[in-house]
Amino acid sequence: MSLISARGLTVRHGAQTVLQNVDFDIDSGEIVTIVGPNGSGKSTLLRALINAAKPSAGSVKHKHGLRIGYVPQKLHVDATLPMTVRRFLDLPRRVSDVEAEAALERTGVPELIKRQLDGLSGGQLQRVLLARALLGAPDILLLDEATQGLDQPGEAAFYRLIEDVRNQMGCAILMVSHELHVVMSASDRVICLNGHVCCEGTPEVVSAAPAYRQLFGTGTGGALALYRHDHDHSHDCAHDHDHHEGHHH
Ligand SMILES: Nc1ncnc2c1ncn2[C@@H]1O[C@H](COP(=O)(O)OP(=O)(O)OP(=O)(O)O)[C@@H](O)[C@H]1O
Repeated sequence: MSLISARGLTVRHGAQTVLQNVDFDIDSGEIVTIVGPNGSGKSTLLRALINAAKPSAGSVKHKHGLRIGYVPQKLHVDATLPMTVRRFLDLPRRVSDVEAEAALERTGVPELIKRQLDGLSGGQLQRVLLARALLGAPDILLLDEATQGLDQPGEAAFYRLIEDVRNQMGCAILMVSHELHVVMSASDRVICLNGHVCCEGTPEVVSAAPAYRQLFGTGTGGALALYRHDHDHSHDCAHDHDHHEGHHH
């Protein structure tokens, strides 16, 4: 069965229906990206899928024993509580030095182990957060706008890292991205959310496009594609689940 499966998922906040009748499945090893405008319910969907937001209707099912790794959008580090990267990796569960080192190695930042958390750059912190999420050997990794605040090369490098992690560890990956123009071509599916599933499909690989080459070079093996989706349309694509053409630039 799917790792996570939702049927008819509806979430209301007071009078506002934030999510309406959403069906969702993700399988082992799949990479799925959720895109959509502000307030379209992306974070709410993620929270509902990990049982952190209560559905008003519909259901969410997890495969038995599912292990979830979560990379938050950002971490609010209390500056009055100094904490090294090594100690942070012990939260919420103590890990051995070997495990801690291996996790940082995997996310490409082994040299940060003794550093203070609040002295890290945005990109370094994301890699530390990812390392921590990987410690529990998750079946699925959820990332909520994990590249916010990174510059474009930093963002591209982070997405390539995510793809490596999937290839090495075999975990499924579910990402929320606010960056409509950049999603992974390695995504098996892109889900476009606007309160409901507006449309979903495979992003086109544009590794041959000049803009792509200029931004990411030719050595990334198609790790990134430029993908743009207009939200100006009426929702006539609601029944067109193969709509994934977008506009390349
Ligand atoms: N706990 C809550 N109480 C009341 N309203 C909420 C709550 N959580 C979310 N909402 C509302 O639900 C809607 C969807 O919010 P959500 O954070 O899921 O959107 P999003 O697509 O992740 O947005 P963004 O791109 O801005 O992060 C918004 O209108 C938000 O104000």
